[in-house]
Amino acid sequence: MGGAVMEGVISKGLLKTSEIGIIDHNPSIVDKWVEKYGVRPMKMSELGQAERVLLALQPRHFLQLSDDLARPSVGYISTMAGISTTVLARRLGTKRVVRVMPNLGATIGKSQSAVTGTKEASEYGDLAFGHELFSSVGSVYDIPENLFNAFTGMVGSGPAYAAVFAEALADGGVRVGLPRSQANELAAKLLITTGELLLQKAHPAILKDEVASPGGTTIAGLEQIERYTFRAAAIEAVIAATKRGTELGMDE
Ligand SMILES: NC(=O)C1=CN([C@@H]2O[C@H](COP(=O)(O)OP(=O)(O)OC[C@H]3O[C@@H](n4cnc5c(N)ncnc54)[C@H](O)[C@@H]3O)[C@@H](O)[C@H]2O)C=CC1
Ligand SMILES: O=C(O)[C@@H]1CCC=N1
Repeated sequence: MGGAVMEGVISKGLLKTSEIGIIDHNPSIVDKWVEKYGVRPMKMSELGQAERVLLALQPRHFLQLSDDLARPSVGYISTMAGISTTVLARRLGTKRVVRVMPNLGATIGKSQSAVTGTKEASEYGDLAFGHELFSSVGSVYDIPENLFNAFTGMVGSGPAYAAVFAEALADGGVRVGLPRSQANELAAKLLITTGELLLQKAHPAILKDEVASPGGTTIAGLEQIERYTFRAAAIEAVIAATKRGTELGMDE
């Protein structure tokens, strides 16, 4: 996620490559970005030189490492699932904290990202900068913090649910005789087309009704979708992921 945001920022000209430093404990990741963009590899001891730090490590690693990351003069922007601004501020020793929840769309400039921050983050320009950072990789939504885990459970994790649906559709296609390579491509393309159509409709049910001819093929398929409780599975997936976000953010 950190690499995706860096690429967005560079491609949109928000920062010069000379203004960006990176830290990753995996040297091959550092080498990759240094080679590709000429950004500066940094040490943890140099963190205090930064004006702002994007934290894109796993929540459990953050909870182990936060003492090493804390610098009172720095503004922090976190993409970590579950970690609230309260926990960020306490662990990092500053109230200049912004919480963001992007999704994998960031890697192609099409993320839907939730953003929130503290009063201090707003005063110091960190919140505005967070907006700019994530606008460089897609759309930004101001979401109150009490809905962040919900946003994460639906939108942050959502591409994985859609991918499972695409895979299942393709499996269905193969089951009725389509070649695998075509079935996979068709599943992806029909999700894109359906997404574009859905943005023009007031409600998804309108699109569903337009496709389903009386006594036709679609209603026969939809009957099975209802029989196998597809909707309940999708709802329960979002609930479970939201709950998991809360668990990831538990700090003592
Ligand atoms: N993958 C996704 O679709 C999304 C991820 N996120 C959040 O973004 C964060 C990053 O996610 P990913 O990029 O998928 O994870 P990732 O595991 O690919 O990247 C984390 C990076 O942190 C580095 N790292 C781990 N321990 C470190 C340490 N001690 N010092 C320095 N670097 C260290 C790893 O080498 C790795 O490059 C997570 O907190 C996740 O909750 C948020 C939204 C979507
Ligand atoms: O699975 C995760 O925990 C992260 C957060 C949202 C998407 N990936």
